[in-house]
Amino acid sequence: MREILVYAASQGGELTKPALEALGTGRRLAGEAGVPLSAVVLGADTDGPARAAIACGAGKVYAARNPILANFQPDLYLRGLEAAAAASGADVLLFPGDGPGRELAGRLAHRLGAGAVTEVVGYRLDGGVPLWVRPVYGGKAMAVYAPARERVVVALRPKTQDPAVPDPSRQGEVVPLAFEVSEAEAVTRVVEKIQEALSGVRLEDARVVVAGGRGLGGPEPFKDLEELARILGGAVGASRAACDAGWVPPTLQVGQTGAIVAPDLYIAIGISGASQHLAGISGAKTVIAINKDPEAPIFKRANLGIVADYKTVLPALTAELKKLVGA
Ligand SMILES: Cc1cc2nc3c(=O)[nH]c(=O)nc-3n(C[C@H](O)[C@H](O)[C@H](O)COP(=O)(O)OP(=O)(O)OC[C@H]3O[C@@H](n4cnc5c(N)ncnc54)[C@H](O)[C@@H]3O)c2cc1C
Repeated sequence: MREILVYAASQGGELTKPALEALGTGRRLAGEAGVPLSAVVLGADTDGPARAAIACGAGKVYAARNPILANFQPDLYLRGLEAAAAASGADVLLFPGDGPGRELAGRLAHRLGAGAVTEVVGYRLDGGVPLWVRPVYGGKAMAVYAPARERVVVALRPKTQDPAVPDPSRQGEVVPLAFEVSEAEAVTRVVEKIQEALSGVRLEDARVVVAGGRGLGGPEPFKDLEELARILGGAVGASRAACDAGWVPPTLQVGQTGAIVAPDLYIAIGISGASQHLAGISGAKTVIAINKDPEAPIFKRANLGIVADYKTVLPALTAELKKLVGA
């Protein structure tokens, strides 16, 4: 390995959480392997993100600054990333593995003729060469990927990496990138942006998640989950079955094809614990499951299991907690 380049994605002038995680991993790996760490920032104004990336340990930051990069547009962003990849010569390119990061990682790898590994949760060094670890078969097994090309683009699964701890006293160099990009290169265009209405805590950021599944039997009981979540200062989540049934919006889905959460407490109510659901809660510290089937797989993951009909447990639990917090 010669050099690591991290895509330091930003929003509103600040690095995103998944970008901080990518920088954290980049810094650790660079330190262990004794190679330089650099970063690339894109946008209409790159000063703030560039300073932040240096504070997070990047020795060099490639700044692709252009007014038409003000909003995320993958076709245009790729041009900036290509320019950074050419300028740096890095052979390991680390990406935050959120939606935009995953899309850019795959497309950039294709353009560079590099290997691509997504959903990476860890690495190990083998004679100075990083091998990438990612879950497969819905989290039932781990696969280790060795690079088969000179370069590899790696997207890290969010919430699985320790974020970089910024130190504003760190020094680094900002290298402005000269690159051509025009709106005409975009094969799609953003027609409208709709801000999702959000009351309370974001699911991905919540320290407590109260999640419901098909076992709830319909949309109505989710109101009771909302109340429990409110008392605990948390957010409501759901299994795919509950989302597919239209009981709650798909944005609440937790799992392999939904949100990846890492709360201190995850309460799974009427959720069987399919591997695809568990893939979304591997970072949860404590899991409490309420399920009437003692054989439900969720109990293998749960720290505390209550074998019962949720209809008897939930009102009692909510009432007790209300008393405790004085709600
Ligand atoms: C490619 C792929 C991706 C997927 N991605 C996801 C994903 O991201 N997230 C996800 O969740 N799933 C995902 N799935 C679906 C997954 O395989 C399961 O089908 C789904 O998680 C099941 O949801 P569930 O646990 O709510 O329902 P079920 O498996 O039907 O479980 C319902 C549970 O409720 C219990 N129950 C019933 N009545 C009560 C009661 N009164 N009180 C207490 N307990 C009760 C039952 O005992 C049962 O264990 C994916 C599947 C595939 C193939």
